[in-house]
Amino acid sequence: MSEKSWADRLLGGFRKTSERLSANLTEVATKARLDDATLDDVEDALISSDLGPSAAARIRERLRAKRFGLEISETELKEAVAEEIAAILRPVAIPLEITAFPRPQVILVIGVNGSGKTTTIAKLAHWLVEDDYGVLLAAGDTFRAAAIGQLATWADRIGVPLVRGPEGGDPASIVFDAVKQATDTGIDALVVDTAGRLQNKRELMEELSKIRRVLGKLNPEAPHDVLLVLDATNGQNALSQIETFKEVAGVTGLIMTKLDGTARGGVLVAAAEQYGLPIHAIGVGETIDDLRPFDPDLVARVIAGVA
Ligand SMILES: Nc1nc2c(ncn2[C@@H]2O[C@H](COP(=O)(O)OP(=O)(O)OP(=O)(O)O)[C@@H](O)[C@H]2O)c(=O)[nH]1
Repeated sequence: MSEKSWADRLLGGFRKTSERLSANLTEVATKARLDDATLDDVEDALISSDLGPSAAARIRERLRAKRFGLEISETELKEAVAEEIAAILRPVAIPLEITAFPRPQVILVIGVNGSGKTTTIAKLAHWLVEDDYGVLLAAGDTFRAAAIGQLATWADRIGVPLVRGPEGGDPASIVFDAVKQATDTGIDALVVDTAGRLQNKRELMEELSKIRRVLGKLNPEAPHDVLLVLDATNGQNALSQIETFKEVAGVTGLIMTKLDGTARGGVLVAAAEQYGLPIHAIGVGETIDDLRPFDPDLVARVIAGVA
């Protein structure tokens, strides 16, 4: 896909988020000088656009340090906010790289049911295939037959093999078989779906620890990545999921999905500020092409309404 069409898609996807912050800042920008009252309003606008209190306070301080007492137009204010958002996003905009040696790179994908986990796995697999990597999928979410079926449909569509077991089967044994198959057939990336039963933390933790133990026996480096898929429409709840999954699963990176269906895309900035975890990709739609690494400067401008 050309950069242009991705940028367009991103703009379209973030439209609701962009409109929200932009409208909030437009309201604030009626006063010409950047004084403390205006800064308070900017901070409130950022908080009510889901950027979180910590990012909002940081952006306020940076604006104050650079522009206090100066005249500032609406566009200049939005440009300045975009620059500060970019400063928060840049350090975490880290693409997922396939570097494991020996192969395969084992990528565990975790997240609550409905977060877009299965679709994201398909999008990720498609993206890796496009980059000429050999990909194998493992249906480690054996809790629901539908999850296995859904992943199988995606695997067929993308043209990648899938290791699956019966509903209720042992995810660790599926992962074991998958690593062996990936090693024997020279696969670069093994992407593992897992069950997202956050309501039963202990069971989930046991299941993930067992998968880790089995993986560790085959390759002490595995899993190389533990990617948490988050649904941006959950707003601040997405942040508490990071907290819980960090504790349960040792998250190495995030993928934020459904940024197209929500005005709450500012939560991406809150997640970056609060957790500093790499954000490998963002999902802005339901089609297979709708997952890409993100350009922090472009995303910041889109969020602030100046792209
Ligand atoms: N608009 C939009 N929808 C998405 C995106 N990613 C996933 N979805 C949709 O979200 C719904 C849930 O996605 P799944 O991939 O089934 O989610 P899951 O987390 O695997 O959920 P379970 O299959 O219930 O475990 C589906 O209808 C997807 O098409 C996205 O980036 N944007």
